[in-house]
Parts: sequence; structure tokens; C-alpha cells
Amino acid sequence: MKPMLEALDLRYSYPGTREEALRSLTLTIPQGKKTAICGHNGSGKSTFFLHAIGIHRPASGQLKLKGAPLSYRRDDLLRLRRQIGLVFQDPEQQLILNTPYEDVSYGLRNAGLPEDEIAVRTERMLLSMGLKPLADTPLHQLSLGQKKRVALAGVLVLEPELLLLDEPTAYLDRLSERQLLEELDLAQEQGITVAMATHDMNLAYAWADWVLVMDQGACCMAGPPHEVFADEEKLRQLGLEPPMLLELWQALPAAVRRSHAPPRSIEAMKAFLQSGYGTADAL
Ligand SMILES: Nc1ncnc2c1ncn2[C@@H]1O[C@H](COP(=O)(O)OP(=O)(O)OP(=O)(O)O)[C@@H](O)[C@H]1O
Repeated sequence: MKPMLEALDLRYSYPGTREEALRSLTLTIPQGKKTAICGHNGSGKSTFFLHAIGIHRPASGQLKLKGAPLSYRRDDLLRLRRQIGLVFQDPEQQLILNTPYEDVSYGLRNAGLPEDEIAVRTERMLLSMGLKPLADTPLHQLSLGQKKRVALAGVLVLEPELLLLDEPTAYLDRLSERQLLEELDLAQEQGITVAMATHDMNLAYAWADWVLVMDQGACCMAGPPHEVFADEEKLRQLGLEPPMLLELWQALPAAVRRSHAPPRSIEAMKAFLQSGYGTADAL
């Protein structure tokens, strides 16, 4: 696996605090994959993201993007923020203008693109995110799910190589969550590396190709979802619930589970159960 972003032994404390928010954090986000960064409140996920885009600088340790150490020179930081897009947990922190159209075009204008190209790319992005009918609606009239989509559109339109999302599904209903995950899958298919921070183990298990678990500012587990989530004891020690689908799977007799990979969606589980235990992905 080729690394997209690496954190090597990062240490960081917020000004005026004695506790370390990152304690020797070492992790890799692999290129081209969908990575879930799991961990309970305060484990350091957002702090890591703010390091990734150079808003915070580690007291010690290093970040590398595609093998090259991050540089904190002004022009390098501007380039970095074109390569890495961060979608904040709270869209209010991200949306600064009055309408989806204005907000999505803002970053392109900031990047100095010509007005005709800004118009074409903004229109295309609003259309692909289903936001065209809301293009000129004042942002304060949008629902939270719609605002989250605008925030994502404003980042995707800049065509980042790495997309970081902080709790993207928090407060979304099932339909909005599904739409958002489809948009992320599409972004990944187009070659964007996607990483999301989440406390939702069910989501991480169903969605991710690669899972990192953070605790107290360090990364304590890393691997494909079926491996990480199979270590129930460690997850419970960390105060995390194993995914429900995997728990259901473990409750089936071993003879039934033998030679089948655990299903990663409710549909796959249903199909497996209804087929007389034959259609889950064979190992
Ligand atoms: N602005 C800040 N000033 C001081 N301490 C902070 C600040 N932001 C975060 N922290 C502390 O840093 C640690 C890591 O917080 P962080 O927000 O990175 O965790 P998180 O895993 O993203 O949590 P959540 O899941 O709640 O978003 C916590 O102990 C938190 O209290």
C-alpha cells in the first residue's frame, strides 16, 4: 500500500494546556483507499486533521504527504491546502458566504481561476451534488444535511487528492447519510483518497477499506475492517462497541460461518441468511 499521508511520532499540546492532545501519533492513510479513523470523543482525530492541513504544527514529529515532509512556508501551505481538502464536522465553521453558489465558487476564485472556468466548475459541482435547485437559496434556510453537502461540494470542487472528513454523518438521517456515502464512493472512484473520522463503528465497518483506531492521542490499531473489528476484546478495552453486523455474525454457529467472509451490509447479511447460508462473500 502506497502512503498518501503519514504521521510520524507527532506530539502536540494546545496552548495553555498540560495534557498532550497527540502523544507520539504514528499512522498512515493509504493512497486511493477509504480510511475510517475511529476513536471516542477527545481521542485526537480532529487535532490530527488540523495537523494534516498545516493549521497546527507538531511540537515534535513529522507529517509526510506522498513521502515529502510538510513544509510550513506560506506558499507550500497554500499548495498543501489545494492537495488536501478538509470538511469540518460543523458546516457553520466552513460556510462563509450567503448561498451555495457563492460558497462553492469562493475557493475557485481564491485559487485565482478565470471567471468562466469558475462558473463552469461551480455549476457542474452543484449539479452532481443535487444542489442545483438550492444554488441561490440563503444558506441559513438550508437544513443541516444540505449545509453539509454544500460544505463537501466547496471542498470537492477544488479537486483535492486527499479528502478528510470530520464526522461527516453526525446528525444526518439515513437518507442523507446514504447520499453522502454515495458521493464519497464516487470521489474515491475518481481517484481521490478519502479518510473520515467517526465514532460510528457500524459505519466504519461497512464503508472503509482500511481502519485506524485512535485513543488518547495515539493510533493503537490499524488494518482492514474485518481484522480490526475482529479484536473485540481490545475494542471493548478502548470503550468502543464492535459493529453490530459483526456481533450478529459471531452469534451464528461456527459451522455456518466457516469459509465465508462476514457480510458488511445488512443486504449481504439478509442474502446470506435467506440463501441457506450460501451467498456471503466466500473466503
Ligand atoms: N481548542 C482546544 N483547546 C484546548 N484543548 C483542545 C482543543 N481542541 C481539542 N482539545 C483537546 O485535545 C484532545 C483531542 O481533541 P480532539 O478534538 O482532537 O478529539 P476528537 O477525537 O476529534 O474528538 P471528537 O470525537 O469529540 O470530535 C482532547 O483532550 C480535547 O479536549
